[in-house]
Amino acid sequence: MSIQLLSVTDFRNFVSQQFQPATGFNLICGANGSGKTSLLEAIYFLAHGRSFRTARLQRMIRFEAELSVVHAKILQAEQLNSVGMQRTRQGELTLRLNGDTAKRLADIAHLLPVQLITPDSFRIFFGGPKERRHFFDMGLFHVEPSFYQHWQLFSKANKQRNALLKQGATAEQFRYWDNLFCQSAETITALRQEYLQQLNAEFQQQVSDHPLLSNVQLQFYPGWNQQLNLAELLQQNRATDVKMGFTQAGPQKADLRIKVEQQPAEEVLSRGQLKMLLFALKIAQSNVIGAVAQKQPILLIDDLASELDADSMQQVFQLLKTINSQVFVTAIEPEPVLHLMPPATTAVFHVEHGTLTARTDEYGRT
Ligand SMILES: Nc1ncnc2c1ncn2[C@@H]1O[C@H](COP(=O)(O)OP(=O)(O)OP(=O)(O)O)[C@@H](O)[C@H]1O
Repeated sequence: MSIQLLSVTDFRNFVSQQFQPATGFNLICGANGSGKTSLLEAIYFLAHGRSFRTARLQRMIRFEAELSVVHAKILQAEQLNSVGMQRTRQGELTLRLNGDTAKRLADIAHLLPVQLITPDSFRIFFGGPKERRHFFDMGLFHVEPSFYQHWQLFSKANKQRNALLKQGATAEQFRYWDNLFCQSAETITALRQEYLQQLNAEFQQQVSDHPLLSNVQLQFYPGWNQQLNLAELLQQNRATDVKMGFTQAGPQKADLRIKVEQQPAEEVLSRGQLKMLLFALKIAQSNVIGAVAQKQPILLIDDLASELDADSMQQVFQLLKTINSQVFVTAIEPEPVLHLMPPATTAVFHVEHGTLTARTDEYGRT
């Protein structure tokens, strides 16, 4: 899948910009503060209705403007879809899909899978289980359409149960929500376990030749000890759950543990090695989504060169060349990224003060 045409209006320092990316690699170059990250943010906003930089979406709206609009034409399986996202200063979000107003963010997110790699993506290693669950479940969201409904059902049960914990409810009052909690927990966990196998198989293939990363193990912790019956565990834990004000066991506590020789990867690998691992994980997930859901996610890579030496850069491009994704890469200078990019379907753009221009490089690529 690919973005054929992108238009960005009043988004960060972009006033009004329209451009046609290449279906393969797009290198976005420019000085600090020129608008490179903002361009990736605009694509991410279009796919998710939110930003990866701020929880306050009004920050994305250009200072002098009242609303931001991002619009794209997306080619998927020979079908051209028109997708739009608008956000006003008052907080109103409007989604457009093929000329109509769309209601659910999930409809657009399904249509436009996006995989993001920024310097903040290291949170997958150094952040808590929530960061890893977010990464993991994003893949599952795309490969298993029923996951989203099961997750919504589970979240409702979890929320209701937590409310009961705070009210000091009776065992009878817990019964209904505990049942729903356990039923959806089992379904979610079965889906996650199945997805882990798919992700792991693809990941191991990606890293099999890499001297260090071939030792990396992906382990899934479902959120409770599966030797124990979850319904019984909820009952046993109720008194401590009440004290803590939330449910301690269940899929809301699941984790994807990333280990090297049984130790957490972030305690063993260097920053450069972790970045390679990050690429391998994201590319493996993209490939699983591409193979199972028949839609290859778009890759947004901010500041690709940071923390990578020449060798690692080359290895990253070996990985990137194996995938069939449209890729947007930002860098301050075209080199050292440019000479590693595959010549076919490559475009180079220069950003200056929120204005994008296509440029021809020394290889004659535009
Ligand atoms: N709401 C806004 N309205 C107008 N300009 C903004 C807004 N928010 C941020 N900016 C400005 O937009 C510019 C682009 O920022 P961006 O983070 O995209 O730059 P960048 O090219 O990625 O820089 P770097 O290489 O330093 O990461 C910055 O100069 C920033 O100050």
